[in-house]
Amino acid sequence: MAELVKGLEGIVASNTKVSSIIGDQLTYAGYEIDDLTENAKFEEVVFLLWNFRLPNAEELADFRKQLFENMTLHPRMYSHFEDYAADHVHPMTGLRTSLSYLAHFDPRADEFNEDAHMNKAIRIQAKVASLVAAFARVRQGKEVVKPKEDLSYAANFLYMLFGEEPTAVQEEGFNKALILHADHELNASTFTARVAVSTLSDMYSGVVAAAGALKGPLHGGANEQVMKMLDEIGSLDNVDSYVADKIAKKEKIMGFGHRVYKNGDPRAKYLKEMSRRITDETGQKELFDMSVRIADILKEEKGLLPNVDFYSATVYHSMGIEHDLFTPIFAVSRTSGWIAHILEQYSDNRIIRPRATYVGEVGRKYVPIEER
Ligand SMILES: CC(=O)SCCNC(=O)CCNC(=O)[C@H](O)C(C)(C)COP(=O)(O)OP(=O)(O)OC[C@H]1O[C@@H](n2cnc3c(N)ncnc32)[C@H](O)[C@@H]1OP(=O)(O)O
Ligand SMILES: O=C([O-])CC(=O)C(=O)O
Repeated sequence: MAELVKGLEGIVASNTKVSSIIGDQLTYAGYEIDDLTENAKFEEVVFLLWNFRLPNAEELADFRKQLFENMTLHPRMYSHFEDYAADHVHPMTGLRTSLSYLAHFDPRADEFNEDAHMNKAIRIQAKVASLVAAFARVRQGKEVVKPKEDLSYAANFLYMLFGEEPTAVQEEGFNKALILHADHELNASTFTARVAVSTLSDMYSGVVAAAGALKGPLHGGANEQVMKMLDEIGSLDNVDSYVADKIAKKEKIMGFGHRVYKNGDPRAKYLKEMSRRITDETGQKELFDMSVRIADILKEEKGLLPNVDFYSATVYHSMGIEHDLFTPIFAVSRTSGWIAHILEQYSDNRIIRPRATYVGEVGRKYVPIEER
């Protein structure tokens, strides 16, 4: 049997046409992330990831219409958020449950053909934004806000969350953040999605499994932890001693390091620039200065660079988004990538079932309970 590679580092477990990391360059279906981040709308990127080509104007209009028409949730979905709120459920835990609950109201949830897959894909992508925004409002005792047809996906999310249409600058920044988080080759949550549906389980199962994997602080959960760290540090003066202490204790600093990128995450530069701008505009420049100081120390002391989760934290914070919504927002975007990989897995499936090397005891004999 093959040798164990802990964490499957460097192991190729799938072919994909969805996205690639070659060197330190990230592409979605062959388009460089820089090109898409500068020019595209998130909806175009979702279409691209699912179809391996950009939509024309008519296709995009139709795709947006379908997304809009599917954004509203079943009334029972809205009402069950009250239970989450009463129980102080973390929104990522809530999202994992409500993504699963979505399937209860989809009459085609277990239908297995290309048309049904695309129908589910659009339903899930449309509704995931509403799930996060509605939960956030219900727990604050506010009315749920229904989407508007003339708004983009990014603008609609912010509108449903805040109850006010975003400014053009806010919409543009959030659209970029959604694009930057949309897909990332065989990251842990996407791999999880592919494993789940490789049993020919339905798309909801794949997305729920993926959301569970994203929640962890070594993956998507890191963005919330970054803000927690900045809160703990408190001011620029405290950064050096805080980081030195973490390094001395060999504790991880959230938002740094990456399994694949060793020369820096190509998404981080956009988020850093957004963070610089928005913290300045909102009078929170110290948060940006603290972030830069942390990054400088970690580069110098450990050779570690920020990943996508580091500067996104201060971007979302400065937009007035509650910290425990950062990872659910990551999930809203990454749902598009999970679905793209689920569709790809279905199209050329073989159950994913690796081996394990047994390292436990051998030759043991059953002992009756009264003799133990
Ligand atoms: C969207 C995303 O998922 S991006 C990643 C988000 N996660 C985080 O930001 C959490 C912090 N980072 C990490 O835990 C890791 O860097 C991961 C999970 C991203 C990658 O993990 P791996 O590829 O297994 O790297 P690993 O943890 O083995 O790190 C290699 C070395 O760098 C150190 N290291 C890696 N990341 C960090 C960090 N953030 N802080 C301090 N040290 C670190 C490790 O301690 C290890 O040191 P050692 O060789 O002396 O033991
Ligand atoms: O690829 C990874 O391991 C983690 C990551 O950056 C992502 O999922 O965006």
